Order: sequence, then C-alpha cells, then structure tokens
Amino acid sequence: MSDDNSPISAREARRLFADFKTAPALVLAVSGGPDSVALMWLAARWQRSLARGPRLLVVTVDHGLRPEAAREAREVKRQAAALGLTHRTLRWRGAKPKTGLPAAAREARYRLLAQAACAAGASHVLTAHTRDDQAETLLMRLLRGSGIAGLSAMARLAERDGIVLARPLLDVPKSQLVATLKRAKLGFADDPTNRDTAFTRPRLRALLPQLATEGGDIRNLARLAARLARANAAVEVLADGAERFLRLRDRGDAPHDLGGRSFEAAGFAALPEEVRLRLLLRAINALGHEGPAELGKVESLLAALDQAIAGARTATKGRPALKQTLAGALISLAGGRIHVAPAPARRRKERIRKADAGGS
Ligand SMILES: Nc1ncnc2c1ncn2[C@@H]1O[C@H](COP(=O)(O)OP(=O)(O)OP(=O)(O)O)[C@@H](O)[C@H]1O
Repeated sequence: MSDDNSPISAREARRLFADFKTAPALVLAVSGGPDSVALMWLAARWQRSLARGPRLLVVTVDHGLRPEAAREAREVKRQAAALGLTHRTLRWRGAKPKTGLPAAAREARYRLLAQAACAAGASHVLTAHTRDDQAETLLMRLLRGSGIAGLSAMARLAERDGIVLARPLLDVPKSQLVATLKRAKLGFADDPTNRDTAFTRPRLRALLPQLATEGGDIRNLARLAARLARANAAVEVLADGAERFLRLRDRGDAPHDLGGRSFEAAGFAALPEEVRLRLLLRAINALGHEGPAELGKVESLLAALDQAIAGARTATKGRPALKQTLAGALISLAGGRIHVAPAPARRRKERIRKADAGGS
C-alpha cells in the first residue's frame, strides 16, 4: 500500500489505466499543470509496458485568456515529444463572456477535447482530476445547495459529446502526483488562476487545509461523493422502475398526445418522495426547453402537487387542480392525471427574456 506522499508505482498505474487497455486510442488532456503532466508521464510509461497499447494523443487547450498559455502549451509539446507522444494545441476562438468565464472556458475545453478525440478515432478523453479536485467539487456543490446527484460530484466515467470522459486519477491524492513528478524530474506550469481568489474554487481550495486542522479528514469528502454516487445510481434505478410501474397502471392507453409526459396521479402519489422528484425532473428536463430545472423549484412544485393530489378528490370537475410552469414546462393535475407538457411559447419567451435581462 502506498501512502499519500509516495510516487505512483508502475503496478499502481497498470491498475489505474486497466479500463483502457483495449481502447484503440486515447486523448490525454494536459494543461501543463502538475496533475496532467503526471497523467501524461504515467500513461506513457503504462503504454510502453504493453505489447499493443492504445495510441496516445496529448491535447492542450489554449483558452486565449493568459499570455503565458501559448508558452505552456509549447512546453507540454516538448515534454510529450520527449516521451514519444504526439501533441496538439487547440485554441478557443471567438468572443469570451464577461460573466461565468470559468464555466464557459470549461465547456469550450470539453467540446474541443471531444472533437480532437473523434478526429483521432479515440474512444476516451482522460483528464487528471484528483481526489483533491473531487473534495473541492463536493464542497462547491454543497454550498450551492445541490441534491444527491450533484453531490455525487465527478464521475469516473461519463459520456459527453459522443465520447467517454474518463478520470482515472479520481482516487489519487494530488500529493502522490507531485511526488511522481519529483521522482521523474519533470517540471510543470504554475497557473496563477488556480490561486485567484476572485473565483470560488480557489477560495474553497484554500479552506481545505483549515478544515483538516479542525480534525477533519479531507478524504472523507471524496468518500462522501462516492457514497452519494452509489445512492444516486440506486435512485435512478428506482425511478426507471417507477416509470415502468406507472406505464403498467396505464395499461398502455395513456394520452401521450401532449408532447410531454403524463402520469396517473394516485400511482405517482404512492411512490417515495425522492422518486417522485426524479420523475418530475426527468419529465421537465426531457422537454429540453430551458436547461435543467432547479432542484429547489422542483421540490416546491412537488409539495404543491402532493397537496393538490391529496385534495383533488374534492376539486371542481373539469378544472385542473394545479397548473404551474417551470423551466419551460407546464405541469398540471387534471382528471386524476399529472401532465408535463411544453409551456405555451409566449410565457416561455417571457421567462427567457427576463432571465437574459438578469431578472429571476
Ligand atoms: N487547458 C487545458 N488543456 C487540456 N486539458 C486541460 C486544460 N485545463 C484543464 N485540463 C484537464 O482538466 C483537468 C482538470 O482541470 P483543472 O483546471 O482542475 O487543472 P489545472 O489546474 O489546469 O492543472 P492540472 O494539470 O494540474 O490538473 C486537468 O487535470 C486536465 O486533465
């Protein structure tokens, strides 16, 4: 067993990359920072140890946001060449948003990485997210009020833009990667944005050592994310089963002419609350009109819906017992059924206009 400050052995690396042995090609996302340079070095050593390993393509994205970025990309190219690997630099072109820059840059980066993977015939893009990154992500989402799905933080494998995004180092502490680089005598770039307290993540990163001095074990944050991911996967399976259960109760004659979803209210009410929430979230998000619905708002909607269902027996016939719009969907309870359909276009446009103008 290795401790948190020991370099990663060849044996450990074989275990970390075992899932990718039969892949035709892999893209390694390398910014030039310590974690991704370590990923590149470990992957190169692992690939050399195989008789017929996957082709490796190293990709660096230059977001055009820092003057040093071009030089850092050239340095990654030099390091990649020394390891016998092909390297490409991709540039994020076009106008940059004034707000939400880190999120926009991340979106652009993943899009460019996925395009590079498709062009190279690679099945996976590997990033160097570590256990420390996972702990930070969990904390960020906790403070933002995420639910079980969000608090599951980053997945080891996730489908995105037609390729698999893989994070083989998600259980590895950053300190082990730094030790690995030291042993291999490899340099890396220091990106000051990682310490820029104008952004939330660096501020939270600075908090982690303080939490540790309070007797907290930072490993527990990543562990919690893994436990919640497990619980989340179970709830998803239950939600699949609940959808089948509701379809069976409908005996195939449910009205599906609304371009949305429709459930029998009594069957819906019998399901556990978390599952009812998932079904509503799924139905609203499946319409795809305004991006994912906010969990807190769906919770309020569910509370109203539960109340309406409970009181529906006495509701006036012919009029919906509930009618609400949320994230581009119109949710109504009428005739003993819950309907989730696209909201009338006029109201949707009004909401989008308000959101663009910065309104709520
Ligand atoms: N500009 C980039 N080009 C290619 N890959 C990137 C880039 N920025 C981030 N990544 C990938 O995403 C992972 C996580 O990004 P993050 O911003 O947390 O890392 P970083 O601070 O750039 O440094 P490090 O390389 O040490 O992780 C990186 O490890 C890397 O695999």
